[in-house]
Amino acid sequence: MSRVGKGTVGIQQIELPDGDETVALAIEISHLKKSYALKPVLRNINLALPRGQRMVLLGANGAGKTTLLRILAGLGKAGSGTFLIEGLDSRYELQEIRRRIGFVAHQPYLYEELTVLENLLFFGQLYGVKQARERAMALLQQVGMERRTKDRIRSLSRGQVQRVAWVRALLHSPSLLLLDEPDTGLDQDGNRLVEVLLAEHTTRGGSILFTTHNLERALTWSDHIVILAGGRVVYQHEAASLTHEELVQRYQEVVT
Ligand SMILES: Nc1ncnc2c1ncn2[C@@H]1O[C@H](COP(=O)(O)OP(=O)(O)OP(=O)(O)O)[C@@H](O)[C@H]1O
Repeated sequence: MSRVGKGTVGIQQIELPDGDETVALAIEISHLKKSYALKPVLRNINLALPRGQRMVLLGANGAGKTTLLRILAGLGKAGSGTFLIEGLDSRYELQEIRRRIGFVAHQPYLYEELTVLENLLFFGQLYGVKQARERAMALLQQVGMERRTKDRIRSLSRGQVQRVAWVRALLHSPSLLLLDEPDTGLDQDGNRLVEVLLAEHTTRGGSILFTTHNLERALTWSDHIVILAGGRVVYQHEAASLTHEELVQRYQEVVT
């Protein structure tokens, strides 16, 4: 896709939702726990992500990364503990929290039988997006999918669906992006595109929590590295002061 970095006209001007500027943290998680049946999956998670910054969650399969993202997105319930999103308490303000979040997950959350544009207009209406068609078209152009507006989701490749899922997640101008393996299923251009989208989001003051299994991308795409193992935070470090070799070594030490 040669369109990376182009087609952003009309997107940059969209303001993020007003927030209380005095709230310094995008995410504040305190003593969060979650079990499935009797099996603990998240054990006493405490994490803070400053606004405007990016944090990556690393960890082996089953470490609890997706479970944590789903809880933060309001799609799953914590067993105990609390979290605040931009100062909003999840126990009382989940609706407003959902409005501020854009979630790119393993599932695209798109209707297979609807076309690309029908899906986006539906979500635009759901979120009360103004000029949803124009915004959807500008975003589709940015991800290189503007020629596929009339195609049904079921006729697209996995990587193309992922690109439309990105548009769905960005449509309502969320201030916090939660991205579960946003690099999975994308080709090299797709990953360059993700890099551009991440940079644009934080340039506008937005914050990002994402997961990946690629340690190199973890380092270059984030400000804060967090490793989960067995549902616990076992390692935290600033990305800027870590080399790739050091991260590989730390990862092997704490995960294996
Ligand atoms: N709906 C569910 N019911 C029962 N157990 C679940 C459910 N969802 C997740 N789990 C379990 O919770 C644990 C954590 O899963 P999770 O998907 O959060 O891991 P992950 O770190 O995202 O893994 P991956 O890297 O494979 O995506 C796993 O042991 C998984 O089997």
